[in-house]
Amino acid sequence: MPHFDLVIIGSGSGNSIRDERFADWNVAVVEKGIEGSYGGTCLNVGCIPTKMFVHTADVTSTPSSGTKLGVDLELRDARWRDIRDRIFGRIDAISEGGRRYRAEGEPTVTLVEGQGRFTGVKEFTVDGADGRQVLTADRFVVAAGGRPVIPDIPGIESVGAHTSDTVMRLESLPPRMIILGTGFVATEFAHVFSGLGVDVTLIGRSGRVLRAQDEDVSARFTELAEQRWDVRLDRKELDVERVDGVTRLHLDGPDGPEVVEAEELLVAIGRRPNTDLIDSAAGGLDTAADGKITVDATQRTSVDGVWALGDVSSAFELKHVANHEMRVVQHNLLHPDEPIESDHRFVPHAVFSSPQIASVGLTEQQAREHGVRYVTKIQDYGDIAYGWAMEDTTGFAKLLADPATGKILGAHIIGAQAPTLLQPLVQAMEFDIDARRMARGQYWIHPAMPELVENALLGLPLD
Ligand SMILES: Cc1cc2nc3c(=O)[nH]c(=O)nc-3n(C[C@H](O)[C@H](O)[C@H](O)COP(=O)(O)OP(=O)(O)OC[C@H]3O[C@@H](n4cnc5c(N)ncnc54)[C@H](O)[C@@H]3O)c2cc1C
Ligand SMILES: NC(=O)c1ccc[n+]([C@@H]2O[C@H](COP(=O)([O-])OP(=O)(O)OC[C@H]3O[C@@H](n4cnc5c(N)ncnc54)[C@H](O)[C@@H]3O)[C@@H](O)[C@H]2O)c1
Repeated sequence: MPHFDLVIIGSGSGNSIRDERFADWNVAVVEKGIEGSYGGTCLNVGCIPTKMFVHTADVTSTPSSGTKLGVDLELRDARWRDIRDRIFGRIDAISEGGRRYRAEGEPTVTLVEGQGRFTGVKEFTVDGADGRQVLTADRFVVAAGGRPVIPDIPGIESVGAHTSDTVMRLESLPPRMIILGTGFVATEFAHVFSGLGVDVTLIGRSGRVLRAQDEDVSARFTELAEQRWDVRLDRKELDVERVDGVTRLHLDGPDGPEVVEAEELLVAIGRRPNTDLIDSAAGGLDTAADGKITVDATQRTSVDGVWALGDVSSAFELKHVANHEMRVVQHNLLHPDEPIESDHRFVPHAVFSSPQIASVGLTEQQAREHGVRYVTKIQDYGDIAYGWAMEDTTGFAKLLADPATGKILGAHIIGAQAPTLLQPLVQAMEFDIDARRMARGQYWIHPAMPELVENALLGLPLD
């Protein structure tokens, strides 16, 4: 193998680093494949397919939301194989096209397929179909992502448990599914599979679903989740077994030991960085207590000339953050004497379950813990005109602001179109527009859903 100008490990956000500005750089991209696919988590097993399934599940809820409006509809069938094959028919083609372009598209780019690991500082050894290849380079970008955590429950390796990597490709829908975890992945898949007719049991260790969200949002989501799914909280897993095609999970809970049963088990208890797979220690890369590669604000690691980005190093496991950090690394590779820093001040996220949740900035519990002075306003969808149209009784927007300046400190929305409604609040925070100016310095289309945000802003009890 020649010595490269740049080696990129990982084809998720790392795949976008090399653009026309790097035309005369000799670049290698290393990718092992996720379930055999090129292009990383978001494209193949993350954001994109999940949201295609979520939208489909949203459509299945039309009959139930129609009833209260006086419209009687009937859901006749959800054709799983057609749903699955439509989604992956699109995604697999994009993934394969991306792989082919990387392999053949540019003469100065080499695609190295196989799993690699550092075998020295700026030396990466890949074992793949072409045998063992040792890559050296002036610069490395580590964009190796993460993977689902498998819990240490006795019997787990013998029950055929699924993770988000595999569950979207099931051959058929099971009648019942146990979902272990109550975070992003668990609640999005609970919505998807229950929307398609599967009986879902959700298992959590704490007393709340989505407990990292603002406390009012998490409390409302938990209340609604309990109406829709069999939610078992404050549980501890004891062991798990597979008997006659049924997975039996033994739990200990507030009422003592119990067993839950289902044809499929989905494990969704968080992700771990792939630092062990790449042997970051052999590459001289420092890692933090959570196993992630340590980077400074310019995405530099502890080794000069080695950058890291995305899930392998970031506190945020979100695609828009991985992409932002990728653009910072791009700039810093091209302009090492004028480095820029990643901006992690106002990172929003959304949970695409039902109802949807979107959030940016401080939660109320964080504001309290940090001793920040704040006021809040909770604005119900039910008290705006579009909420009347939808007959919404559960959604709300919650804002936290500095009482003296009106500066928006946090925004949390639970309900229809929450991510879309949140975006202007992200913009206000990023560009330092205070609550008063945001509310009264512009027109708000009447009677559209963003009036939820307008009324929340106007209702803040500022000094
Ligand atoms: C089910 C699910 C849904 C999600 N939904 C959303 C969402 O709606 N919105 C959002 O913002 N985020 C979402 N995320 C998170 C998002 O997918 C990730 O934050 C993002 O994809 C991380 O990108 P990355 O480039 O850091 O890593 P990845 O995309 O994971 O890329 C890392 C690549 O490195 C490769 N690799 C790793 N180790 C090696 C090795 N040793 N040798 C060779 N190659 C290697 C991997 O195969 C992989 O292709 C979701 C995640 C999941 C799991
Ligand atoms: N819409 C989105 O942006 C989106 C969607 C999916 C995933 N993601 C990203 O992927 C990351 C991983 O998602 P996730 O849902 O796997 O993790 P998560 O951190 O959101 O939730 C995992 C949950 O599982 C719980 N848990 C841990 N061990 C457990 C055990 N043994 N039994 C029961 N519960 C246990 C944790 O306490 C936590 O509440 C997220 O943090 C998010 O950044 C984002």
